[in-house]
Amino acid sequence: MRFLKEPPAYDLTYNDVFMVPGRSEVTSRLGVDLTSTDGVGTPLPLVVANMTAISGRRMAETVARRGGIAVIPQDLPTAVVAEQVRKVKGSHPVFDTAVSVAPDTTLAETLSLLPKRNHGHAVVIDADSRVLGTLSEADASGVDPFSQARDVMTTDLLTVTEDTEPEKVFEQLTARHQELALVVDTENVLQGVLTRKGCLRSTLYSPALDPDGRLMIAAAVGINGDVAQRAERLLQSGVDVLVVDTAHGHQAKMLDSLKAVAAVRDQAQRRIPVVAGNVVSAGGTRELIDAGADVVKVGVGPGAMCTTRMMTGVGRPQFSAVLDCAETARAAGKAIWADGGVRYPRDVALALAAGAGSVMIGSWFAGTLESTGALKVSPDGRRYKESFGMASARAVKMRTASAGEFERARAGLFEEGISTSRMYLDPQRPGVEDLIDAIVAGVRSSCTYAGAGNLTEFAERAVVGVQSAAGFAEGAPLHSSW
Ligand SMILES: NC(=O)C1=CN([C@@H]2O[C@H](COP(=O)(O)OP(=O)(O)OC[C@H]3O[C@@H](n4cnc5c(N)ncnc54)[C@H](OP(=O)(O)O)[C@@H]3O)[C@@H](O)[C@H]2O)C=CC1
Ligand SMILES: Nc1nc2c(ncn2[C@@H]2O[C@H](COP(=O)(O)O)[C@@H](O)[C@H]2O)c(=O)[nH]1
Repeated sequence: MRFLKEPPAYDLTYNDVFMVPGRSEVTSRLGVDLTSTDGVGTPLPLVVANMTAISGRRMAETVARRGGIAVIPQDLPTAVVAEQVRKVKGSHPVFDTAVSVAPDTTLAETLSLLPKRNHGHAVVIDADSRVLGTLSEADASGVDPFSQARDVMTTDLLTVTEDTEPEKVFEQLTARHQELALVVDTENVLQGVLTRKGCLRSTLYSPALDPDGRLMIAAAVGINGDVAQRAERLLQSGVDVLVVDTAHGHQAKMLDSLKAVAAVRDQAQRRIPVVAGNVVSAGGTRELIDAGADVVKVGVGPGAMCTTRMMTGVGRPQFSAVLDCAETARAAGKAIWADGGVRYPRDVALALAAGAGSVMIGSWFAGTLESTGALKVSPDGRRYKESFGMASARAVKMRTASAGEFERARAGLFEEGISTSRMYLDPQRPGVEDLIDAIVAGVRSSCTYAGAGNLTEFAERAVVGVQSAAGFAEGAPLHSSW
């Protein structure tokens, strides 16, 4: 990346910068390869932040199917993480997981399960997982909620086998004016579901797979407690990436923890990248790499749930932090993840232009059907999920659950995050895949504007200018006249 003019003497964040188009030989946005350059090698450079209100098994499975990876938070017991890993690894890498119910399930219960997945259908199956019918909100209109699924379900179904081309499934669904195809084996046993959008996506994305062809998942380790033991247990449960994470990554306790985790990683039978953070300086990046990090997580204070900068005055505008740390990591043959502050697809593109190997997103993904929180509805009818920061009093209280009341209360005084926020679902884009579609469309397009066929070329060729607040505002679309 180079600056259009002399870079300013002060640090910059995403809103401060823009990219200038350059001559391009890349003829189609579909020709751009978005494989991450972080050495983890996911087909998509997107990571879901290790936040309790966001990253769980549904998020992990859905994002990995589209080529990214989710990090399960450090606050969950290893037995719970192991169960999540088992479920993600058992999920189909292409077909969406069905919400399935038994024929005698009540309509009310079935409806309560529908928001768990973006496809909006439940599949009614018998005791041997054979398909009997489907049920959506449309089928339930005006029906007694105590009715049983078998009496309400639709039986006019499109069933396809695993080897049916997605394009064919799309055409058949379109011809039948249906939204959902059921993928079954020769015994009519349910394997998964495919929506029309899912058919399109399966031709646009590749899943993030481990060497055994199963979906990938990462898990976080904090710096307190028996760090090595947690890392060992996480590896035993099958996680593919370990993330050592604390607010101030450039501290002695972090370096010791990282060395302990790296030692566990070195004993593993397979290659396990270790990610560590958070830092925002070249010095911090170097020390984490020296202590065993393959990838350094960059960002102090840009997160949407974060009060660190207001509480402490500490942090660094994220674009400059990413640029500086990425240069340092690259010189050492390593990479960084840009963590936090992403609110638009442009921010992902700018982080990648600044040299990030992948981009970590938290709060934006909180407002999706796949995040861990319960779906709620505001008095004005808008759907939302509750989110909170991992350094908020709420998170600290959960993390210190085994400590005495005095210690817990005292720890809660050191909060650096918001305990409650409402993340509204975009009615047009309620699922995390809908947001990924927008991000990927934006980033592919950014690459072609820069004449880049992949992310290495993008980080080399991008030309970045500095803009005023008016320059940023000029780029915002106007949905009504002024
Ligand atoms: N990216 C960011 O800007 C930030 C991210 N977070 C996220 O919140 C989560 C919780 O992190 P964390 O608060 O580190 O909790 P941890 O449970 O990981 O504990 C942090 C440990 O480091 C010590 N410590 C020393 N200095 C600091 C400091 N300035 N801030 C925090 N701890 C410090 C703490 O001791 P003692 O409590 O005795 O001081 C404690 O033992 C993580 O996921 C982290 O990424 C949190 C804040 C900022
Ligand atoms: N200072 C704090 N930072 C936090 C907290 N919880 C999470 N985080 C950081 O934010 C990113 C995600 O950023 P987002 O803008 O996408 O939401 C996450 O990965 C952490 O590094 C917190 O309580 N305080």
